[in-house]
Amino acid sequence: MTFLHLADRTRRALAAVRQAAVLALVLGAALPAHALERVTLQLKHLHQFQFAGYYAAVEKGYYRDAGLAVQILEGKDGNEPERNVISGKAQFGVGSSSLLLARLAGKPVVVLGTIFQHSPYVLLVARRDGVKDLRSIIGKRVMIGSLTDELTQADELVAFLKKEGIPMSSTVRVDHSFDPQDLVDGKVDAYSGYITNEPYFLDSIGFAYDVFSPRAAGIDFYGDNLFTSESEIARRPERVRAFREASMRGWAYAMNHPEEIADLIRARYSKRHEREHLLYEARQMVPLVQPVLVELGYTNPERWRHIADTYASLGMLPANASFDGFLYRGDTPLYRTWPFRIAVLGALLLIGATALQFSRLARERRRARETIRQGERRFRTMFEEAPMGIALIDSSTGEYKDINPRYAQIAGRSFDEVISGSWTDFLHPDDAAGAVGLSPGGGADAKTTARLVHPDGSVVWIAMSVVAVETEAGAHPHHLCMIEDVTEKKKSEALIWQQANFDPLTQLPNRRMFHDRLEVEIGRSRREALRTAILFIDLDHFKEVNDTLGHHQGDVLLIEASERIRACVRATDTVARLGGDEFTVILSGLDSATCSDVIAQKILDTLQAPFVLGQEQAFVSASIGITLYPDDATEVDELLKHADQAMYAAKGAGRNRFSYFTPALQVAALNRMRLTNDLRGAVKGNQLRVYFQPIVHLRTGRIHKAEALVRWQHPQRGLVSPLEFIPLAESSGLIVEIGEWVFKEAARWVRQWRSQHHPDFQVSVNQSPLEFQRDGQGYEHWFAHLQELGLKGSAILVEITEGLLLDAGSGVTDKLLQLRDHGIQVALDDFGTGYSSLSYLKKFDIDYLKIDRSFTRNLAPQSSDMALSEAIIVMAHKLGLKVVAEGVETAEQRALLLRAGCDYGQGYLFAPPLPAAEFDAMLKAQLAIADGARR
Ligand SMILES: Nc1nc2c(ncn2[C@@H]2O[C@@H]3COP(=O)(O)O[C@H]4[C@@H](O)[C@H](n5cnc6c(=O)[nH]c(N)nc65)O[C@@H]4COP(=O)(O)O[C@H]3[C@H]2O)c(=O)[nH]1
Repeated sequence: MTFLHLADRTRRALAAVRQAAVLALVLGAALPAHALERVTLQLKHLHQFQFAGYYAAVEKGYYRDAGLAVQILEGKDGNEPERNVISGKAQFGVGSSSLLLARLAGKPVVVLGTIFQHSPYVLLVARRDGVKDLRSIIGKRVMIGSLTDELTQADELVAFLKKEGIPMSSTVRVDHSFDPQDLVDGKVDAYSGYITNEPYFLDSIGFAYDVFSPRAAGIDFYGDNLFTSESEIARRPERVRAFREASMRGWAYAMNHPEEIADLIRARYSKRHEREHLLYEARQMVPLVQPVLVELGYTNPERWRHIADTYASLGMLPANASFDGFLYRGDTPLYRTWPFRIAVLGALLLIGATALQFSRLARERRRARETIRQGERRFRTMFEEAPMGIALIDSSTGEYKDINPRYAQIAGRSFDEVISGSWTDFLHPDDAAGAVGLSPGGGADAKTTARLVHPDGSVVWIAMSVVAVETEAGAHPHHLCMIEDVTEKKKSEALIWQQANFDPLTQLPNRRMFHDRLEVEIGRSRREALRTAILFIDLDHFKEVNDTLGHHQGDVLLIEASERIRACVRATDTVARLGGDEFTVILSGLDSATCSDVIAQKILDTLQAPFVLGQEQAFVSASIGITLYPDDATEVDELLKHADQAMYAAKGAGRNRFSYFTPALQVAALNRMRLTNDLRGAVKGNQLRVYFQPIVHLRTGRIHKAEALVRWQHPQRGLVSPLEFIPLAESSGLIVEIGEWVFKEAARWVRQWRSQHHPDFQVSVNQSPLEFQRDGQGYEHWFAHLQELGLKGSAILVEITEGLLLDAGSGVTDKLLQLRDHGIQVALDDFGTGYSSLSYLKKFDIDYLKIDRSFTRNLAPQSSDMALSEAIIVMAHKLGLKVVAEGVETAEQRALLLRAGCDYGQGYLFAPPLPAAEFDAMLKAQLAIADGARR
């Protein structure tokens, strides 16, 4: 059945219910309370719970509400109701299933409704010998119904016994006394009674009996029925209906309130039965009336057919007797019929369920709408507050449909300015085409970076992503464009890239970029069978400029030099700065090697020109090493190594020149490498020696000091100069180990000379910047070692170079202070070759100043070097420093220095660096001479 059909039927049923309600109201209004109609209900027995519903209808005013004043009459015998109703003495009566017999006997009784769905009628048999056997009544006295009206008063049990094969004639019938005491007293052996009634008494006295119900034999009669006469229905159909309805209401109430009705019976009708007896009856009635399962008053024609058939089987009725009109329904409106009610109930339930469903759906719809509204609000807020710019764009026209504030902000325009334009209007012209390709269908990646141009012309980098938006069928397609300002990110990325690939000072490609470009160029040259030249440029004397004029001017020089080099090459060539004063040039696509000569010479010439650094002019030159791809090597690293070797060759050849890589250079480099390897074993292999060169007190000629100078006794090469191996030791890190060994040797010897020669004897040791600045270690172990030897710090003097002080960080300062605190003096070596700042001398608390031998060499009366030396000596003395002149080779030099006030002299004039034993001998000889002189 479709829902529409059902709904239609339900509508019609409801209309009928409505009509009935209206009718009842009309009737109610038409019959005022004081005009109640008197009607009589004839019961079939004495007052008891068996008739509870009628008492309840009276008491609860249901009859009154129906316009009726009901008189309830007790019955003396079972036929009284039938008689009185037919005669008109009573309008309504209560009768058993035998009403059907009466009807078929031509009596116009009509059943209005069934109260007892099952008959309470049973046969109670006194249990004499403990055996439950219905057949035990044969030949016994039995009290079953009326002897005179067996058919109507004993029908059900008679049928039962007949069915059980016990004809009534096999028993001794005794007229019914309706007093169960007779059973107890043995006056009878069997007693027909109600299961709802007599057992209460029998049980209460403990009488043993058996109950035999006709239902056990399939005889299931109705119990009590409310009935009336045909004439009553014909004359007063409304009264009948009203009475019936009020009665059933009364029954519904009574079955729900048994205690109240029991009390009512005793109060108003009869005290014949105890309250408990009435309640017992009420309880026993429940399974028979079935008030929960069956609507009160419901009567089923099929059941009556079953009763009729049972009677027919007993010969009480003809078979298939028709009982038309016996059941009240002719004027019963359709809506009052039980099946219809079920249908209505079903329909109502369906309507209710449907209504509930609709209300649930409505609620869900409301909730969904609210959720959508909330969602929309939330999304609106997210849209408005989003940290990224969002725009909704009509994909076919490119028009903005909506933008959020951040979008306008990133675009650098007002909302109106943006919204009135097309979405590509503010894009950089170079990026607009790419952005269009992003729109749905454009086929491009949905993400890109692009530039937006602000009204002032400034450019903002944006990360843009575009997604298609679902639109209704037929509507224009739309897309969402989301943008983020990534200008800062772009800048920092560019900066990072710049820093990673370019030299921050000169903006030239750095080592990394140089490598990349060289790889590319080599690849190209390989493909095109061309040459690539690599020029390795090192500025000569740059260190001096840096030391003398300071780092800032050094930087200026480097920038200027880079520009000059760049000017010498094509735009397609690469000029890079590898660090310090080292530059490289890649000359790509050369058809002959010769043109690299030209360019190298050009670079030399341009760098030779003076550099103007503030008020000063600086002159530097360059040493250039050249290597060629593929002539010298094919790999990047090899080429670079060769260029470096060639550059060293140029430097070694006197600087300010270029040199091509040759295999001989490679041999020299190989030698250096081997020598470094040999040096590693030199310390442990006991190949190092310390030589001592005396430092002579110029005025007295006495030797109170010496400089420790290391030598390497190479097993094959013989004695190797420190000038050759110290740079290798420095670059390999071996210098630290060597320095430590020299210090210990110096300490060992100074201890001896202090005890044997002079208690203030002092030995100076060289500390290269690498040794002095080594991380994580100070000179504590020196102090400890001196202490172990019983030496004071003053036994040792440390020689450092001026360059160390130029860059002096806190580490250098701390170490100098540490040395001073332990009495170790410090000399500044090679003074005059660098910046020669006297202010450093004061600042760093230097004790000695060693004038470089390049000054000493040129000393002559009236010479500028003489004047300079004199000035240095005077100023040093003023600052409390003593002066040592290095490289004193002639007596004249010694005389000049003495005259200039120089304190000490060191040089071949006095002695070259000597093996310790020889130096020791020299000291002893000096001591002997002195002793001789004293004597
Ligand atoms: N032409 C000439 N030269 C003279 C004269 N008197 C001394 N010399 C040389 O001048 C150098 C003085 O040492 P330096 O300037 O400290 O220069 C030293 C020093 O810087 C370094 N050196 C030597 N030994 C050590 C060491 O143990 N550690 C460190 N770090 N460097 C050392 O090696 C450099 C060279 O040392 P040496 O070859 O021994 O060269 C020595 C010495 O032999 C002279 O009258 N005329």
